[in-house]
Amino acid sequence: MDVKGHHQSLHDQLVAARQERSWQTSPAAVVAPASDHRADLRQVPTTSGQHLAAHAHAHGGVVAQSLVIRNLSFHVPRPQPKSLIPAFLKPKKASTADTSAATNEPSQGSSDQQRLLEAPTARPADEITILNDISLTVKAGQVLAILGSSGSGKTSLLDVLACRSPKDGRIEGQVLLNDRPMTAAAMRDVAGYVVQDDRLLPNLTVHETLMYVALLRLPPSMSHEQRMARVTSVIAELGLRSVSNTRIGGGHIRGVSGGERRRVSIAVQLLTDPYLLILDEPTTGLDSFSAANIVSVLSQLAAANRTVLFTIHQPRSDVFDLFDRILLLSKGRTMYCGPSKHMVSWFKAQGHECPKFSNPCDFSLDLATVDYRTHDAEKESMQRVLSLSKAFEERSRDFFAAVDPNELENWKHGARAGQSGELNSVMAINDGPVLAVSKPRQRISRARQMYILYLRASRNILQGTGQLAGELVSTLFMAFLLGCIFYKLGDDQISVRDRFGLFYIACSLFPFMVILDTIAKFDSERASFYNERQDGMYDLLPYYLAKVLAELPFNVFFSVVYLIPIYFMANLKSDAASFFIFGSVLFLVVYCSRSLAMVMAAAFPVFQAACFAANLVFTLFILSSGFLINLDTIWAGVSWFAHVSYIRLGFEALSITEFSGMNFTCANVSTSVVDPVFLSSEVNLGQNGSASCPIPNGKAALESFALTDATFAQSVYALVILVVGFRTLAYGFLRFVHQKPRDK
Ligand SMILES: Nc1ncnc2c1ncn2[C@@H]1O[C@H](COP(=O)(O)OP(=O)(O)OP(=O)(O)O)[C@@H](O)[C@H]1O
Repeated sequence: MDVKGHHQSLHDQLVAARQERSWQTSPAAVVAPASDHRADLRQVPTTSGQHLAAHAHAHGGVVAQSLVIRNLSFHVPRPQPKSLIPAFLKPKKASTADTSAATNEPSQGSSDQQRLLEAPTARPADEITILNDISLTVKAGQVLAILGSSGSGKTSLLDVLACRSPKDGRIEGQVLLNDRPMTAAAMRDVAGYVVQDDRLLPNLTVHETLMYVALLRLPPSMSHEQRMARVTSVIAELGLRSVSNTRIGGGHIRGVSGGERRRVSIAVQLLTDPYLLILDEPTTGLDSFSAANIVSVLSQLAAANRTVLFTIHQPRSDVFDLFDRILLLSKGRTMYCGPSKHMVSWFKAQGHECPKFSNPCDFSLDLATVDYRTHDAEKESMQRVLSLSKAFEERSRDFFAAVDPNELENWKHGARAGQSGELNSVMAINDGPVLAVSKPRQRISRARQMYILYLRASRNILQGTGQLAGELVSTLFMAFLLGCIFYKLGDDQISVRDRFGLFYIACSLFPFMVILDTIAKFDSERASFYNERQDGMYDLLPYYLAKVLAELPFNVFFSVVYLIPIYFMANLKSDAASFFIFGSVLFLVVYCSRSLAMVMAAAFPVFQAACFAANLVFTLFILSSGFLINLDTIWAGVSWFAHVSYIRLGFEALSITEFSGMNFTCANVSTSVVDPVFLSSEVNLGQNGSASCPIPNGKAALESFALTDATFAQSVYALVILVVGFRTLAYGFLRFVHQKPRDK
């Protein structure tokens, strides 16, 4: 059978199965089907599997599972236009209660529109309403598709459901699971949220990605074999067997296809066997065949007694058949909410008949879209949207009573209940009692989290062969460049200056390069880090320590790669101790730079801002290194930077390591050796120095920079303290700065 044929037969089976399942729309309790895949999981207990069994037992083997949203509204602060005139200079306006409710109100509305837009209760003037009085019911085994044009509030609804809405937003209404108020913790335990963009580590294979998630998220009571069995079964469930050992890829890395990557994102959430699977635009960016395939997979997942909610843009008409229920949104308002099979007749009853051979989704989306192209079109389409939403509010009960008595029960249970007086209290979700909808998810210990995250981070780095090769080539290039420029330094007077120049540039060149590299790497991880933290997959401290530890061997390796060509080509001291000390100091300087970059990456979650801030600080460190400008003459405003300039500290420590115990011949005396820019203003020619031989030994060279052996220990201690300080600061920023990627 060809692929299309296979898809068609799968589709037919699913549609047939969906029709068989239509009994589940009844308000009666949903009984877990005998073929429920969770039966297999009884030997492989999962959080929800355990809960399901416990819940079923408590209810005489019957599992009632429903998600009900009642009169849900979501408001955010109205963005204030920035004004150049200070507030106290502006004339005071008379305070009037602004009762506008819609997010994108028409620029000029008729009085009728204004009346329709008015909220039932006056809202603060400085708020806009993103979701307006949404109610719905969806049960286990059902697929709810949330449709709507761009900006209609689909993602906002999912974010509110998943308790990921902006903190400054205000929520009204109720979300109930099994008739009990949901809380953020309960939602984390029972739901899986697949966000719009795939946030996976690109260098891991599909199997590895799922294996590490299984190790992190599945209960500690499960054995390793049980976890691996769960991974294998999820891979099979999502049809990922053939790409199990293929890298995820992304960016410049070739990996699995877009559709497969989406399925991996779904698989990640499926590992914990959630009751409720929430997906934001799982088909976006896919061709229509792959999109249909994903919806088929979701329909299959729902058939295994899960509740599946997802948003979707323009589904194909055959895909439409796979939806059990539809919520059609426009401007945050309900255009239609109910069984998909009644949507066309609902709109027909409102005077909008779907033309023959038209895709019902396209037709209904057209009805629900506000056309902003011209003023007249906007006015007309806004009027249509508002009257359809009002019609649904007022007439849907009678409509469902006539066409589907079962649906009327759903309607009573959730939809519009607040308005019919069947619901007495409207309660904010976040104020709801903390109620154990499921047993709290057992989490593995922090030490184990750290161990697993360390393994994962190491593997992700090791398998990024392209990035490693790139870093190796650029490091070697820089090292050989410096090695060639400072090739075979002698022991005459000129070589003193060359040595100082080498130590300064060695402390600046590679450390500058690693800043951008470190920020770029963390920026590419930020989305998956943010997402996994939102999922409660691990704590921050284990993640951070694991990242630092996993990167350390590579940081050491590249410092050695940088050191060796420079050291031997420049003909620095040949004893092993000097080589080791020189290498250690150079590593500390480079590591300080990486740590500074991590501070900036954590403090500024926008790549450009982090790079700018890091470059600015690095430039100040260079200027205050004591090499380019005399520290006694530098502007006092930035001179304090010299105390924390790791370039100065590294430059001093490297100079002391190399110059200690050295003697120089008196050949090649140059006035430039005592150039005041090069040496301190009070040039000290050393104990034995003279105009004809100003730097007879290393001690004299060091004295020209006011350096002594005691300075070495101080510099090294200061470098270590800076590393610890920067790393601690970076942790603090990761903890307290919202790491949400800008475009996600
Ligand atoms: N925090 C916020 N502050 C201000 N406006 C917001 C906020 N969140 C959402 N909105 C606005 O609410 C409306 C709905 O946004 P949402 O992202 O939910 O739409 P959507 O239906 O998912 O759109 P798309 O299909 O394009 O992703 C948009 O007009 C958006 O600009």
